[in-house]
Amino acid sequence: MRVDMIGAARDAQWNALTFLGPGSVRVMAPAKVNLFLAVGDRRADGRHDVTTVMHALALHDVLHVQVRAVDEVLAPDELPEDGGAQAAAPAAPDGAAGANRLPTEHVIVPEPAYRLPAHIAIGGPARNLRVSIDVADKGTGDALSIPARDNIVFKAADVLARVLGFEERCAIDVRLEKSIPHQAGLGGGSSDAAALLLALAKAWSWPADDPRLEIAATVLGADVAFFLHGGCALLDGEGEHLVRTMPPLHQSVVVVKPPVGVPTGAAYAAFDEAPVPVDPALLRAVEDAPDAAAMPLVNNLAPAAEALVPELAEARAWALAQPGARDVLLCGSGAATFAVMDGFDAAVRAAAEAQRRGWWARATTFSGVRAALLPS
Ligand SMILES: C[C@@](CO)(OP(=O)(O)O)[C@H](O)COP(=O)(O)OP(=O)(O)OC[C@H]1O[C@@H](n2ccc(N)nc2=O)[C@H](O)[C@@H]1O
Ligand SMILES: Nc1ncnc2c1ncn2[C@@H]1O[C@H](COP(=O)(O)OP(=O)(O)O)[C@@H](O)[C@H]1O
Repeated sequence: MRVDMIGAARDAQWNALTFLGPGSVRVMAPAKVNLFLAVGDRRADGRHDVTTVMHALALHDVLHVQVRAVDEVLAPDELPEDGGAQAAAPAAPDGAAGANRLPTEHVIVPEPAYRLPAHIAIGGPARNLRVSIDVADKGTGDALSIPARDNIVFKAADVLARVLGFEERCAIDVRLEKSIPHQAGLGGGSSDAAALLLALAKAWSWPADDPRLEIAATVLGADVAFFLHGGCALLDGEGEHLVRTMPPLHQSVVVVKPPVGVPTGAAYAAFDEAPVPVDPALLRAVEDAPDAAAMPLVNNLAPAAEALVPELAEARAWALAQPGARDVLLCGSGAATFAVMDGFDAAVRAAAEAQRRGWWARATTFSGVRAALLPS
């Protein structure tokens, strides 16, 4: 078994007491699967309309968040040497807020080159937020190792402060416990972002149903708004517009992921090379379906993702062959695959079998949860 020495050292340093007391919250960020994903033609702006039915899973990340008012966001030795004249624009990662999404009033101005370690980033409309992110890997098989400024959790703080016009100086410390693998199509980053929005709304005393949270979610990415509602929902637009919710399903699910990833942008680009139209009659049936119980499992992005990463077809065939597997589908743009199982025991057995193959795998269930504050 591979031992994650760096992770173990970080865990040993973690002081849970930091996240107790006033200004501290714990938030859960569930994963999702798309029961139905119909990607439309490429639009003039290069993006795609999407009709989808998303369903939350019990599988989730946990964020410990502490928010403190501070006198100064930066210590004197962290100030930029040139006072910020030499601005370096932060890169927008795949899956985080892309510049094309940002309404002009929220455009992120280039950041000066602060003398900061990678786990700290500065944001907010008046560069008034100091965000520190400590990522703890909880067995995802591929630890998320990105600087804080590329983490969508930081983007969520930055965008929410801009949308609210929040200019008070604040330090936001986040311990992000990742159980959801990234580049899996499970929406982990998007869910973390929704969870952080809720944590900040609580800390800044804004109601969790303030419409500006939804605006910030939509700015951050198409999947983020879903996690504010959770459960099971039909969405359209780019997948950010909630059409209606449906009662959650109660089945067991196994989710498996070979040690590969699919960048969402690459899956969409491959789709454009060989688009797979969805039958309009099927689309209408899904739009009219009273609940998700009889929803056909469809994902027209799957052939594109499988063309990019051949292991995905192998995972699909493997999952279908597992005892108790009813139906199998690629999660969003991949690289995870889920199977609806006949009971939790069958899901556990399939997960154990997948792990023996060296894949990440979890037995879980569909769930009615959403990104939500946990009791402290
Ligand atoms: C495929 C889905 C299905 O739920 O999720 P995941 O599988 O990634 O979780 C979503 O459509 C993921 O939407 P979202 O999370 O907003 O995608 P982003 O990371 O913003 O997009 C990355 C890139 O994919 C392409 N893209 C994305 C969404 C869309 N409706 N049309 C596109 O063409 C664009 O090239 C974009 O630059
Ligand atoms: N908090 C985060 N969790 C996971 N990925 C993140 C996060 N912040 C930024 N990212 C980046 O965003 C990308 C997409 O997020 P991810 O959770 O992998 O979505 P999905 O698997 O649904 O496509 C990741 O590959 C990673 O580079």
